[in-house]
Amino acid sequence: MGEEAPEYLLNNLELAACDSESTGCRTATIVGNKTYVVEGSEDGSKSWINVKIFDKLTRSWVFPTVLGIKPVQQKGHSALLLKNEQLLIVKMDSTLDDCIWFLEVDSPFVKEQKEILGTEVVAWSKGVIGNAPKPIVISGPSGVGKGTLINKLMKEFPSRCGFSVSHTTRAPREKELDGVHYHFTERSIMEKDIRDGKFLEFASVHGNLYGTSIEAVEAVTDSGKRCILDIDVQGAKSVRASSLDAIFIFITPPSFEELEKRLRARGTETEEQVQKRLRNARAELDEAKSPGLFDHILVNDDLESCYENLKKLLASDETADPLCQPSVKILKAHVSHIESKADHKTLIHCSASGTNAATHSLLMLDMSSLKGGAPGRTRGLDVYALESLGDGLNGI
Ligand SMILES: Nc1nc2c(ncn2[C@@H]2O[C@H](COP(=O)(O)OP(=O)(O)O)[C@@H](O)[C@H]2O)c(=O)[nH]1
Ligand SMILES: Nc1ncnc2c1ncn2[C@@H]1O[C@H](COP(=O)(O)OP(=O)(O)O)[C@@H](O)[C@H]1O
Repeated sequence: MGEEAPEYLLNNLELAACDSESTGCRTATIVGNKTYVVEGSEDGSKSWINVKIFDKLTRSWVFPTVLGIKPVQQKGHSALLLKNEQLLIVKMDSTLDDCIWFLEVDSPFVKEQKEILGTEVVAWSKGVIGNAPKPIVISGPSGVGKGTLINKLMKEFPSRCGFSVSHTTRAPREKELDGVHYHFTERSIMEKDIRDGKFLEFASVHGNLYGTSIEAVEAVTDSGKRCILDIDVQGAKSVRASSLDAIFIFITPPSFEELEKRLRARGTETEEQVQKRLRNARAELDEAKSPGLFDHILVNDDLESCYENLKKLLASDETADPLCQPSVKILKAHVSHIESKADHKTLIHCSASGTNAATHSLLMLDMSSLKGGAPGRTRGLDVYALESLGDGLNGI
């Protein structure tokens, strides 16, 4: 289980049945009755790492549904099976921020997607060094003041908070900008992107489609900022069920009358839309009471005191998850071999050049604190240098 398929086996695997040309290094990893072949292939001007599966029982190739953002192929890669659930893929000749990837082949997320889609499924998740602070999911009925509170946060902490820009099929309001407030999109395009697994969650709200793309969240968290999501209660439920480890906050109005007053005073909706939003608000206020859904409920009566309470909640989590730096800085790694050791340690044999001009020949990946995973990034990786061919690594 888990060993690389010998070359003779690969040659006999009816490789001819596959029409993709291999441009880079190819690995084959056996998981049960399936051999996962991971290889580079041209797709327009770019070269991606693609996946196909040889099914030993039917002796045929299966081209799985591939979820997540695919890695760009460099000069090849090495693969290692972890817990029969995922392949650790270390790309050659890559910078550290793009070198470590996970291909989930039988993780809980992939199992669930296989059931939903009724096909063979694999899912990519990029490995990220360290931890960004937990994302914040903010929900609440239309007109309660979510946007106002989030705007205040973004203004006061532009370098620490980033907004997850959702996609929606609703028309832009007068002052809304495409790509800033929302990605305004056509329903057919959004539906296709949902089918292609590009969304962390989506929901039909007040008659329009809204959704958070995986890319929207990752763009913010990769920059080390805390990601703020403004999504409805159905979306919050989906995120709760996903691998995204977030803090869930529900904003509630001091009274229903006040909510109605704010919604009308905003003047962005027609009377019919206001009525629809008010009807939905009652259901949302009820649903927010579902046990285990929201971590905190904040009443937005006086704006300034609600904002202060929101900041206190965020500050209380900040020390729990500081942004950690890797133990080594690597500019490029040329991987020759990876192997698993006890205690969640993985050794990467490589030549790697670092910022201090030293050359590391053996790196160790500590994966004991991995978090997340498909459909998002895999966070919490740490990398140590074990051996040095140059100088500058004393004390590691
Ligand atoms: N599930 C989900 N809901 C979203 C998303 N983006 C916005 N929403 C929710 O959609 C609802 C309507 O948003 P919008 O049209 O901007 O109106 P507003 O809430 O009255 O400002 C709000 O409850 C938002 O929280 C998203 O990506 N996913
Ligand atoms: N605490 C508050 N007191 C009075 N008005 C508020 C308060 N918070 C927000 N508002 C106003 O209520 C309206 C709706 O707020 P908004 O942030 O657009 O809500 P949401 O994003 O939840 O739909 C806006 O006109 C905003 O200025």
